Amino acid sequence: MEKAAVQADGLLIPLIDFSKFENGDDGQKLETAKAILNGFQTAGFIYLKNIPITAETRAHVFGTSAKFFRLPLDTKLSHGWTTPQANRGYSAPGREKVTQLTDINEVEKVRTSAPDIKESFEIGRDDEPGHPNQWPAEHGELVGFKSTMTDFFDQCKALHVEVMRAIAVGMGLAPGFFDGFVDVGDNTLRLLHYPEVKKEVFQINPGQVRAGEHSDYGSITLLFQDARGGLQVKSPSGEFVDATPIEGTCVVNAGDLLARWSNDTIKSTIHRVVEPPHTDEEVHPPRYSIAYFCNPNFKSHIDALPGTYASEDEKKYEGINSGDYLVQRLTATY
Ligand SMILES: O=C(O)CCC(=O)C(=O)O
Ligand SMILES: [Fe+2]
Repeated sequence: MEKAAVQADGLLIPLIDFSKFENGDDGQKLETAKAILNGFQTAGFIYLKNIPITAETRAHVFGTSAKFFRLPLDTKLSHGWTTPQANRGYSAPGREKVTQLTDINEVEKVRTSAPDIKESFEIGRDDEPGHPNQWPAEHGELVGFKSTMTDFFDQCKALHVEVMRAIAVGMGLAPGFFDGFVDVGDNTLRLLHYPEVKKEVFQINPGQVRAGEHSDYGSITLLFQDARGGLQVKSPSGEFVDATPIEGTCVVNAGDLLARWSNDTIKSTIHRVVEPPHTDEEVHPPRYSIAYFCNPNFKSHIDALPGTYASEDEKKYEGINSGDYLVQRLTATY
């Protein structure tokens, strides 16, 4: 077993070398698959290193994301997120409210509402009928935006398939068990920007966060974070524990639909993004992250996985259509 990426308050998030699953001998493959499954069953989170997505690709995508967020607000708003069914485009919740704490009434409002200090841009599969992506016009800094993002989307899609293969092997299922459930790529690439923020914002309102606590909805999420920190994962006893960035790794967490699919043998764990740990400055610098939300094909029927129940009455949930489930969850959020 390798060292833990995070270990505190009963939460152990393993750091796993994914190349041993991809390129190792049979023994290494099996051992790695079991470690991955065990991480999802106990913490709901793992860190993967040596994934096929290179550091260069990652740096390029982060740079391109930052260029998007530098566009004028009006331009970004013209690509606004519309409906749960489309789930594509730009969201700027609460940004103005939290950066202009001028009068006492404003402060009071923020105290009670404290919206997340973040903006995001969602990109879906580029060939989903009826739901085009909201690509920004490509001039100036934005030349190449679409190809950068679709390339990255496809690489993440392939990694989803591979991680699901590891889960299948860990569960003693055929390695390709999930292939036909995840081959369409009904996934969402979310670029995230947490703007720079004065420390006092967090002092004025102790409830202020960059992203409120939540679980993710789908199968797994591939989370790429920069070096700033602030991501926290809820431990079994209910404390939030720092999921400190480790260079070159990808944080992977299980979502609610995978938990349901596994008859709750896999955990979808609550997490959030808060004020980053100690800096000497008055202002916290911006934080960028990229979440790739993986889902089973929207047309898939999700029913308790073989081996997760002994008899029908041990199934905790009804079978459900993946797309319906996800739209239901998104409808409740936005
Ligand atoms: O920005 C992060 O590190 C986490 C984002 C997240 O959890 C989400 O968007 O679901
Ligand atoms: Fe999340």
